[in-house]
Parts: sequence; structure tokens; C-alpha cells
Amino acid sequence: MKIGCPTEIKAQECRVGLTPNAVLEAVARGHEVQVQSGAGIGAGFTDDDYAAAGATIAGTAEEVFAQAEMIVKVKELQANERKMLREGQILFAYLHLAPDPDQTHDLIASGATAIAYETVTDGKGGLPLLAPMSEVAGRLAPQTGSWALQKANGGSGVLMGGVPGVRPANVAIIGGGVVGTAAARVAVGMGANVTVLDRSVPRLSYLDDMFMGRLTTQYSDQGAIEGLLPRMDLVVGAVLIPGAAAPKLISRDQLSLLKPGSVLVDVAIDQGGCFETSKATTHQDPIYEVDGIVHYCVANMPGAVARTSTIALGNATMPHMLAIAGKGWKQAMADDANLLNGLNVHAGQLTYAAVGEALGIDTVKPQSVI
Ligand SMILES: NC(=O)C1=CN([C@@H]2O[C@H](COP(=O)(O)OP(=O)(O)OC[C@H]3O[C@@H](n4cnc5c(N)ncnc54)[C@H](O)[C@@H]3O)[C@@H](O)[C@H]2O)C=CC1
Ligand SMILES: CC(=O)C(=O)O
Ligand SMILES: [Mg+2]
Repeated sequence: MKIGCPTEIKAQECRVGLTPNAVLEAVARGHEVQVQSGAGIGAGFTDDDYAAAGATIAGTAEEVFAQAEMIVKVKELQANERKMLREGQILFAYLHLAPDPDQTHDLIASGATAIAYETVTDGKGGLPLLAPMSEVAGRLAPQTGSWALQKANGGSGVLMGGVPGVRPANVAIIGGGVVGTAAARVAVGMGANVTVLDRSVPRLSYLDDMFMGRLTTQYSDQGAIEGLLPRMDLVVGAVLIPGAAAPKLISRDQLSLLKPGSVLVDVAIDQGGCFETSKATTHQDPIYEVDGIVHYCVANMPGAVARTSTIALGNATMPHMLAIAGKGWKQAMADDANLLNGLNVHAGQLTYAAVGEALGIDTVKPQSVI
């Protein structure tokens, strides 16, 4: 199969969809790989690294899109990239369609087959192509939150770990999945007072065991969230209903319950955000204030640590990329129901029910198109 890897063009997105090691594996199986010149630079991979692995180097994204039967990348296609996608082409990337009607309509209109990393499953209730980036974003959340708490950034001036005689920051993490657990680990490590909220009691039980009394768990409902807000310095939004738009868990009115200068880090912003006042920001301009509360809502947080993130993402995507290239997407999905769960769009039809529900678009069952 002809595989193409264009340079990411989302603001300050330095990751790349294929590592040289992934190219090596694909080429060894007889596939042709084309990488756009400079695509790996932000992650520390040169054109020479890709050429040494057997890729050909293309000058432009147009060349990559024109050649490739499958485009492998990181972030959802931006509007001008979507114009290059064509009927029959495979797109393998993060899509996050539920909060993004424009992208969804363009992908449907393209006639392409779009497979979303974030809805591929593992059969054990996990999302293996989302998890590595959730590990990264979760670890980053307390770091960026503590930066936003500094006075120069509009924060209340509370130090995460406190000092002897002065209390540490109170941190609430809403959603105790991969992001929430990673965020809890770092926040606890920084010395903060951490409460994790989730709707899954088994998950809370797991966290309770794992952290052995070093954090508090609480069932997530409106009463619990409202009760916590007056004491919280930092709230991390880390909920997910796979493929669906994130539920709004803190309203604008409820911001007044927080102390001025408190910080909201909405990691769930890529699924539309779980706070009413969240809107996506960029690494270049990551924070803004609403009613005295600092919001950090960067939708591609792992792009900030592109080297770590690219390698971690590549480790997870490679087996699926090789299966699709080797067998064709239909056979690969017929053989693997977890990969089939990644199918979001095919030949002008939406194939993911939660996206259809969020956007009011009819869907067909993915099984019916393979
Ligand atoms: N902004 C960014 O750069 C990144 C964003 N993400 C996003 O972070 C979000 C979380 O991802 P993961 O941790 O991997 O998902 P996950 O599926 O591992 O965990 C989500 C958790 O949310 C819980 N949950 C659902 N509804 C809830 C509610 N109302 N209250 C409390 N908990 C609730 C679930 O029970 C689950 O434990 C996703 O939207 C994901 O796309 C992930 C990586 C990077
Ligand atoms: C998951 C996601 O949106 C990201 O890594 O950017
Ligand atoms: Mg994102």
C-alpha cells in the first residue's frame, strides 16, 4: 500500500504520524511510504532519518495526499487539508468529530474512509490509541495548572505543594480514567491535596487502592462538584464518553463558587470540553479568563512534548497501521472488531453512533460497510 505522512499544520503541533521505526516496519513488508519534508523535525526526526528507513521525501502536503492510499497523521485534518482528501482514500488519525460539525460534513463529502484513533478499542474497556496521549496530557495537566495558578498568569498565587505551615493547593480531578489517573499521580507527587471524582464506582475503588490514602475519591454528581468548588484551587476536566460530546459539568453560574484566580484545565476540550465556559486554545495563547477564573483549554496538549508523544503514539498505532496496509481496511476490520470501532466515516456515510447523536446526522452500522 502507498502510505503518506504529511506535516502537521495545527497551531504548534510538533508531533508526526509516523516514526522512522514505523516506516522501517512498513517498508520491510513491501509498502511504499512517503513523508513530507520536515514532518518529523518537531519530534526530533530528520528527513535523512526517514530516508534511511526507506521513505521517499515529498516536498509538499499536496504531493503526499495525491500519492497516498492511506494518510497517517496525528491531529484531525484542518479545513485546507480536507480539500485534498479524496474518495476511496483512508485517513488514520485523531478525528474528535462529535464537537466538530464542519469537519464531519467535509469528511462525509470527501467519500474517504476515516478511522479515528480515539474510538479504536482494546476489548477490555480501554482506548489503546487514545491512552498514550491521555497519559501525556494527564501528566501535563497539573504542570500547566500550577503555571496558570501563578500571579503573572492571572492565577490566585497558590503553590501546588504549599510550604511548611501553609496549606497545599486543593485539586479536583473530574474523571478518573487514563488522564485523571496520570494527573492525580503528578498532582499528588507535587504535594497537592487531590480529590478524584468519577461515575464509575469500580474505578474509584481502583484509585482508592492504588493511591493508598494519598488522595480522596468521590462519586461524581452535581452535588459533589458544587460542594467541592469553593475549596478548590485547580480543577482538571478529564471525563470521556467515548466518541461523544463531553457532558458539561461546571456551568458559568457555578464559576462564582470558585475563589478568584482559581484555575480550570479542561483536558476534555478535544471532545468539546466539560465546562460550559471552555473554548479551545492553542499552545501559543493557552489561557483566558472568565469571571476571574483562569481557563486552560489546549486541545493538543501532547504536542508540547512532541518527542515523547510521537514515540508513544507511534508504538500504539503501528500494529493497526500495518494491519490496514497489509490486509486492506475492510479485511483488517473484519478480523478485528476493536479496529472496526475506529471506523467513523466511510464513502459518504457516518458510521459512529455517538457522533451521529451529537450532530443529528443519520448513521449506518460499521458492520454493514465492511
Ligand atoms: N486536550 C488534549 O490534548 C487531550 C485530551 N484528551 C481527552 O481527555 C479526555 C479523557 O480521556 P481518557 O482519560 O483517556 O478517557 P477514559 O475513558 O480513560 O476516562 C474517562 C473517565 O471519565 C469518567 N466519566 C464519564 N462521565 C463522567 C462524569 N460525569 N463525571 C465524572 N467522571 C466521568 C469515566 O467513568 C472514565 O473513568 C478525553 O476527552 C480525551 O480525548 C486526551 C489526550 C489529550
Ligand atoms: C488525543 C488528542 O486529542 C491529542 O493527543 O491531541
Ligand atoms: Mg486533541
